Amino acid sequence: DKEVVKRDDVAAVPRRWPVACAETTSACGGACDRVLIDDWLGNAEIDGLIGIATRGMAMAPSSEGGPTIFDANSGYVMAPGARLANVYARGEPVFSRQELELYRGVIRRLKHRLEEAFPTDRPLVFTAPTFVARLSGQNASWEPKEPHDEYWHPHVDKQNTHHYDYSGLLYLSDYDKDFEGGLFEFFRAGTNDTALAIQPRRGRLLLFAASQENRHRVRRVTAGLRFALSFWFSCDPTFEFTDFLDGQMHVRFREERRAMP
Ligand SMILES: O=C(O)CCC(=O)C(=O)O
Ligand SMILES: [Fe+2]
Repeated sequence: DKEVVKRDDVAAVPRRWPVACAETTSACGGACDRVLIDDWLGNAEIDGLIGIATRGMAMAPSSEGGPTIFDANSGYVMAPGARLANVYARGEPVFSRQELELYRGVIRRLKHRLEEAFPTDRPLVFTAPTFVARLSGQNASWEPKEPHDEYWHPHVDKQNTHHYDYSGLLYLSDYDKDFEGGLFEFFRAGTNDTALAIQPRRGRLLLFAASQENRHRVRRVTAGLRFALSFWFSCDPTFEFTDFLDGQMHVRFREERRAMP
């Protein structure tokens, strides 16, 4: 039978679902469990992150609906029906020092929290991309035109991106309040039966091994807006992502573009 963690089912201590690693999974020598932590981030910081994402996304507006992804570090905004845009292309800073400090601070604390939940043999590095995803159900007639836009299919994070070892999701919106649909589900190994479903809640943090044990999906959002911060860790140091967020991203973007053939 499946277990459902409801939006308002808040636990004072982290919840942990043990999952045995498959023989072929390394998980950096750590566990393949699922961990859920409530009230990990407060309202002011959540609003700050949504503000950063919303401003970035507004620089590549799409009238269509569906998923919009914004990576504050690289500046890229991806949305169906919109050209790939970069918020730093104007050559001007987009975020204030306080905003960058907020984002950077959250990212650093996320790493510490994951390391605490998943002790590993090899050190973990933060890896790219990391982004805020906004799933919109506001345009009911929107249908995906590219496979990439169909965000609700079951998947294994590590199968899409090989160097991912751990996955994390920080929910910034409330299920059945800010949006409808958008339930997160883990499947029972080798089946399409849901083992564990999680209703997103503001400040709720979900951490799990990125490998096959944790095949999952998010259900289609049918109304409102659903925001989540997504991030991944690797124990392959060659994929380390140095989080710049130093206020000079627009300068680097310009220099990189100039260097292009
Ligand atoms: O937003 C979610 O709940 C899940 C997103 C996801 O599975 C992913 O980005 O790989
Ligand atoms: Fe995923």
